[in-house]
Amino acid sequence: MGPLLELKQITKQYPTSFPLRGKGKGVEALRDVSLSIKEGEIIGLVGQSGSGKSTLGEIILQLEKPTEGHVMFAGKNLSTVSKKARKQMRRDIQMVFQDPYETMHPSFTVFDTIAEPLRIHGWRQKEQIRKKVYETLAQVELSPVEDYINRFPHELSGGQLQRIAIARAIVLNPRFLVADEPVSMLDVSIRAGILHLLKQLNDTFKLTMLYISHDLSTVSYLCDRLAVLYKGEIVEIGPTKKVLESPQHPYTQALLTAIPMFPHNRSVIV
Ligand SMILES: Nc1ncnc2c1ncn2[C@@H]1O[C@H](COP(=O)(O)OP(=O)(O)OP(=O)(O)O)[C@@H](O)[C@H]1O
Repeated sequence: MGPLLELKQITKQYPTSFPLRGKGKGVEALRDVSLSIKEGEIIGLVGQSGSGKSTLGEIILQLEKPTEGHVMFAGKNLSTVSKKARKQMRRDIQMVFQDPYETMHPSFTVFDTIAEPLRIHGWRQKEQIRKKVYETLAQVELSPVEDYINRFPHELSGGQLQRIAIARAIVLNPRFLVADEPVSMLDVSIRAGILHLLKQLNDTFKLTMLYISHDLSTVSYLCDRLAVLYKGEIVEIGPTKKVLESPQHPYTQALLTAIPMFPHNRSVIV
């Protein structure tokens, strides 16, 4: 079986509003990035601020178009598929962001938030929607469900909100999840619970993930493989343990030494 998702020689340039002497070609956020992700795999993407991590996630989610190259999902080219197939892919590839509060509608209850994707994708029967929302809330381990279902975002903690965001992302049974710094805004004490949940979803549903982070300790807990992005290019990729224990590229080595607590304190963080 081929890979579930493949990035093929992706380059992304953003236009700049101030081209230097009229010759500027913009910001090159990604250059010639190729990456292949197997079904069921969790791949970590690390790199410093501005290295292109979010851009890569946005291209997978079809929020941004690559300037060159293309994305293959389940054997189909995202840029040339039919409208119908693209809609299916939007269902199959979901996302979780850093700040759950920002992505929630403030006047939506938990129920409305999780039911919204179902309604958008044509679910009409109230009882079916209710059943699916309750089932999904149980999957993200918010129980008893009745305690949460009618609450508004401002009545929930950061960790609870992130669980709701994950519930909203998995309610349509996607095959691929882009998680962009999903725990970095949360209190250290609740990060482990969210990471454990992501791992569990991966185990139970074979949910494939791209986990974007600058925090190597969470990556080492969660990811099977690790890709290191530096100035828009993947400079190193391999099994997480191998990359962390014997980094080959000078940038990966620098990244590791910049974290004084690693690896001794790993268990404290995750
Ligand atoms: N919409 C945009 N328009 C113009 N330039 C952009 C846009 N989005 C990102 N960039 C630029 O592209 C480069 C890569 O940004 P990106 O956000 O992908 O990096 P990142 O690794 O996710 O950073 P961070 O960790 O800070 O989120 C940066 O130089 C950034 O300024």
